Amino acid sequence: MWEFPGGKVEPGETDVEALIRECEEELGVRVAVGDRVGGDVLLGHGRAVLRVFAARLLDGEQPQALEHAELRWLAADQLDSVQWLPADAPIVTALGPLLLTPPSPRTPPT
Ligand SMILES: Nc1nc2c([nH]c(=O)n2[C@H]2C[C@H](O)[C@@H](COP(=O)(O)OP(=O)(O)OP(=O)(O)O)O2)c(=O)[nH]1
Repeated sequence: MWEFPGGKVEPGETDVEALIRECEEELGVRVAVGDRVGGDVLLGHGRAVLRVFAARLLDGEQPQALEHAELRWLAADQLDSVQWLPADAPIVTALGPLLLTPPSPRTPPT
């Protein structure tokens, strides 16, 4: 089964801080976190919530499968080529159109 990189938010962490930490631990990369992808997905009979965010690799970073058996990049037309964890289905649906949309220019800080 396939899943998005990530993991559980630890006490005192925000969602975004947890995602940055998990990307370092699992993939050995630093990321800038962007917008949410899809909505909240209830997991495990409502005891947890899955939240997915878009993220951008910081310059020159290359993901490595440090904690997983395999790592794969998927283009929009390849999203159905792997078997996702069941909870990921609505996220995968929301991700397809996003991957086909060119990234908007980054707004410089004011
Ligand atoms: N990371 C991730 N977890 C997912 C996805 N879909 C899904 O149902 N899950 C579930 C599986 C797990 O029950 C839970 C996340 O657990 P995890 O094992 O990734 O978290 P973690 O790294 O903090 O692990 P641990 O310290 O508890 O071992 O969410 C997904 O796309 N990515």
